[in-house]
Amino acid sequence: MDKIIKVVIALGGNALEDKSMPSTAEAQLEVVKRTCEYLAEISCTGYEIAIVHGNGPQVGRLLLASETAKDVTPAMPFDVCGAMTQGYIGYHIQQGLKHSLAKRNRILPVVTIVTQVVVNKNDQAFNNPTKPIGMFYTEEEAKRITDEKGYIMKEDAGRGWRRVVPSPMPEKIVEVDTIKRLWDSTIAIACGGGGIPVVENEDGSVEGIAAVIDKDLAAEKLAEDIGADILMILTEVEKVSINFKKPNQQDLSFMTVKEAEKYMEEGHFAPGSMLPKVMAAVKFVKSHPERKSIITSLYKSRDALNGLTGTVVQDN
Ligand SMILES: Nc1ncnc2c1ncn2[C@@H]1O[C@H](COP(=O)(O)OP(=O)(O)O)[C@@H](O)[C@H]1O
Ligand SMILES: NC(=O)OP(=O)(O)O
Repeated sequence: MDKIIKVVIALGGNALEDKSMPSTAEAQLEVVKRTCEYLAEISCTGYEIAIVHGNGPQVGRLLLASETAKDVTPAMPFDVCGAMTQGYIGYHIQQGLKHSLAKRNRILPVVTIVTQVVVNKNDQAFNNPTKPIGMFYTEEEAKRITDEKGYIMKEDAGRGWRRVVPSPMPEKIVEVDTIKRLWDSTIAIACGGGGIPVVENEDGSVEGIAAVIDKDLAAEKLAEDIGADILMILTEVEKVSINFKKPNQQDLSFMTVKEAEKYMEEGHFAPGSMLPKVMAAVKFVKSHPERKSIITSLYKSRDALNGLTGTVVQDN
């Protein structure tokens, strides 16, 4: 490859967890090690990468664990649980990726940056929670949890019921200069879980707020800030579909910005799952014909970079 291509990779839930395995730290490490084989392959093909991972299941479980244990030890606030997920997921990726790179004789530092992301405290999202976190429940269980704990529960893209929390838009990455400085020499794992949501005070200080930022939208912000060429969103499906799960489902290899906007308006993408991915993909390429967004699965990531599969979004 002649020109170095900068890629920000957003890792979805299946890159960190396998539904057939227990939700333990050990199982996560095993899955992350598999994921890192794909990431190392991309890095070894000459792409410069940064990694943004999700944390929806993990932060939901940590919050629940912390709240359940509150009679024994004080519950951890929301933002602290977000920071904890960045720490332990980043730690696993560091271990896995260093090893996968070393197997390929590529010696490159891999570091996790505990990243704060500024949101607007007046963001409408605080009045309309949409971000699913934690485990899946039946409708009956969800109703009981709402009665007992006061959580807001919603159905998640035909997969079951989950707690939903506010998910404000990412406005500014506090540690962005550090990420830029590291870029040429290091693989940075940044904005994990969308970043720890913080609001800015008048004196310039920041403080945590109860929310979970969408990691695909945070990855988009990072990709813009560092001047990436490609935003690659890795999830469970190889391609984005219209009429998803209907008899006339159509998998898409390419969407222009206009087409994607039309499909969003028509409601083809589920809020809290595919919709923020398409939103992020569109935002990154809109008015930038030289940029590319790709939505595909982890397993097809290399093929998608080679133009063989995935859904590409471009403004042309
Ligand atoms: N129109 C669509 N096309 C493809 N997948 C869709 C669509 N609408 C909803 N989905 C669902 O969204 C999922 C991706 O969202 P999610 O699992 O929340 O993301 P993540 O991989 O980041 O954890 C897909 O696996 C699929 O089940
Ligand atoms: N924070 C976030 O978007 O996490 P998931 O991708 O796991 O939902």
